[in-house]
Amino acid sequence: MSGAIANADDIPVVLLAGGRSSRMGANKAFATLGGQSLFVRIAARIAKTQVRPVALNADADWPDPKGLTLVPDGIAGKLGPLAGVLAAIQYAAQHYPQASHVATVPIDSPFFPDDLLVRLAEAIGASDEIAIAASFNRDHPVFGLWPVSAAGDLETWILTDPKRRVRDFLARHTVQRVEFPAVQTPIGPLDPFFNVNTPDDLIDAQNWLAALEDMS
Ligand SMILES: Nc1nc2c(ncn2[C@@H]2O[C@H](COP(=O)(O)OP(=O)(O)OP(=O)(O)O)[C@@H](O)[C@H]2O)c(=O)[nH]1
Ligand SMILES: [Mg+2]
Repeated sequence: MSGAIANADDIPVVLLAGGRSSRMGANKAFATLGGQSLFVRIAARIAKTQVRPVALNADADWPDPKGLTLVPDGIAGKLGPLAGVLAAIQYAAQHYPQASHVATVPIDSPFFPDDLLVRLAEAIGASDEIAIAASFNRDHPVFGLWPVSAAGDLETWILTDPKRRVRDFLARHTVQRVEFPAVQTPIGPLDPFFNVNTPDDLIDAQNWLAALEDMS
């Protein structure tokens, strides 16, 4: 690997589940896909393909974090995904002092690529750079590698920026965008970052899962 991260296996991974699931109407982490909750499915997918997730960013009353350390937002008010990223960075800074970066993976995207972390890590050229995933030319910043050194800037920005648009925060930093290809399936090209936001998305996810299983 040529970049600043020697080994992607050393990156702590934090699952993001601190949102409101307002479009789903119930906590989508517990929505069932192929007989598994999205939460369990995504934790298992990371463990199979890369490293084990170490922490779960979610509300403090989460019923069963399945062995992961529960890391609630440090800033109250559900101020958006970057509040979860900040919690992930602060957790990594405290518990993984050797790590320059922490990875975040949302619990609502069941088909993310096997080589996600390796490719994000390869893209990092310096310890203060951010890497985010993209597909179909769209950014998916919740799939990111975040420099621990950005904690202070991120906290100040969350507390002071009136709009808190993720792209505005990214514009303050050097960001490597890593484009991932569509997955070809019998029912068409699947966006690897397809995410489940609504009950209809869950039905679509079941169809994509069936198509992927047909191929294997
Ligand atoms: N910690 C934290 N995570 C968040 C917050 N808002 C969204 N997220 C996470 O960011 C990711 C993408 O967010 P969305 O897909 O919009 O999920 P959501 O906010 O739960 O769903 P909606 O309420 O329907 O928008 C998910 O993993 C969420 O758990 C927040 O305020 N705090
Ligand atoms: Mg989503």
